[in-house]
Order: sequence, then structure tokens, then C-alpha cells
Amino acid sequence: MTDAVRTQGLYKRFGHQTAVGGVDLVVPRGSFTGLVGPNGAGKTTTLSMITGLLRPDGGRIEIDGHDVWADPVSVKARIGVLPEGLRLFERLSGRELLMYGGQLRGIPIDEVGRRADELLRVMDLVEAQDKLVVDYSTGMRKKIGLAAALLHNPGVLFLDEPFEGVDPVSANTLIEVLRRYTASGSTVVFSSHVMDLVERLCDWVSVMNRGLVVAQGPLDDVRRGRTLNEAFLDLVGARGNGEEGLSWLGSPA
Ligand SMILES: Nc1ncnc2c1ncn2[C@@H]1O[C@H](COP(=O)(O)OP(=O)(O)OP(=O)(O)O)[C@@H](O)[C@H]1O
Repeated sequence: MTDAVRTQGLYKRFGHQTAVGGVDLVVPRGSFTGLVGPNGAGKTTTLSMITGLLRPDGGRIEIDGHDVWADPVSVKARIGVLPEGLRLFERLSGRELLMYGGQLRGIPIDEVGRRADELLRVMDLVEAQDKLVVDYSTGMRKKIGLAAALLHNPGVLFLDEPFEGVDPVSANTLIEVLRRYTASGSTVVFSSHVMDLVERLCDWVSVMNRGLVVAQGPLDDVRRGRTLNEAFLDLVGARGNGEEGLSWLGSPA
């Protein structure tokens, strides 16, 4: 069976800096995949290229066997994206955002209305549906962003740090929706720094460091008897910068 996502030699430079230095990422279909790595590892740059938001300098990307940059329209119909920074249409209400997004996707308006109502209910946003998105809290923005990403029932969903700044109640709602989504055979790829969460949710993990994939596979193969946090620290090299310097910090005045 074709993988949901496959990249070969994916490469991106910004000036002299190589942000992504030849990434071969594999995401099996139907998996709940965690993309982890320290700050600056290249996760957002990789996800931006995979989702057609940033043009690669080299390499290939296939989603469900379709080349992202040669066949962008058919790929974009198959994917949902919750990007970093949540660039949303701020001056629309939550409900208007869903209605607009659904119509842009070419879904008949009655069907968009039905799906929007269900998503607003599941995300616990019914009371806030007529409020402008600009006035939403961080958690509400993540939830309406996820609703917008799911509206056209994509086969693969990409989420850049979906749980950042989200309270435990909203996080549980997001998790329930995502679990239901993958249970039906769809694929989720999300980046996160929260190892406990990745360990709890994911069956497949890709670890990035300094622009490369340094480990990837089923969760248990990457962990190899350790916690994911221990495996992560071993793989990326615990840097231990905190042991020297800052001698002035905490000294009495
Ligand atoms: N638009 C840009 N211009 C210049 N450098 C960039 C740009 N975007 C990313 N970079 C650099 O590329 C590298 C990878 O960044 P990226 O945001 O992909 O990392 P990340 O793994 O998502 O990090 P974090 O976990 O902190 O979000 C970093 O060194 C970053 O400074």
C-alpha cells in the first residue's frame, strides 16, 4: 500500500543556513505520527514544504503517491493543515470561517452548513460561533483551525504543534476528535515538543535533529525499551548547557 507521505532528499536553505538537509520522511497510511525534534531542528520547514506552503530547494514529496509540487491541486484536496501561527481569517466569525472554507473547497452549501454545525458542537464552540476569530482565545483558535482543516474530510491531516497553549480540557477535545479520525483509517502527522503526549497518542514517530531525520519507525522501535523522552535525549544529544555559567543567577545581592 502507498504510504500517506514519503519524502526523498528534501532540502531547504535560508541564506547560508541549511534548515532541512536531505530528509527522507515516511508516514504509513492510517498512522498517528509524531514529528519531534529540538527547537530549530527543521520540523516546521519540513511540514511547510510537505503541505505546499514553502517551495523546496531539492528533493521529492509524495502524498498518497501524488507529487506535491507537480500536482498541487489534487494534493491540496487530500490534505488538511493546521499551520504554525494559525493564520486564520480574523474578521470572520468562527461559523463564517467554516462556511467560507467549505465553499472555497467546492462543497455544496447545505452540506457545509451541516458539517460546520457538527464540528462546532464537537469542538464545544457553539456559544462562540458568532464571535470574531480575532477575539478567540488560543485554545479556541486551535479548535476552530482544526475544524476548518477537517471540514473537507481530508485523508491526511498535518498539525504544527496543535496542543501548544491549549488547556487540558480543550486538549482532550482535540485528542478525541483526532483519535476518531485516525480510527477510520485517516492519517495524522503532528509536530510536538511534548514527549508524553506523543508517546500516548502516536504509533509512529519521526525524530529530527539539525535538519535530518535521525530515527523513525513504530513507536516501540524508536523507544527500544526506554521512555520516548530518554530515547529523544539520546538521539539528539542532551547538551547539558545549564551546568556552567550563570553563577550570578540566584546569588544574594
Ligand atoms: N524564513 C526563514 N528564514 C531564515 N531562517 C529560517 C526561516 N525559517 C526557518 N529558518 C531556520 O531554519 C531552521 C529550522 O527552523 P524550523 O522552524 O523549521 O525548526 P523547528 O524544528 O520547527 O523549530 P521549533 O521547534 O523551535 O518550532 C532554524 O535554524 C530557523 O532559524
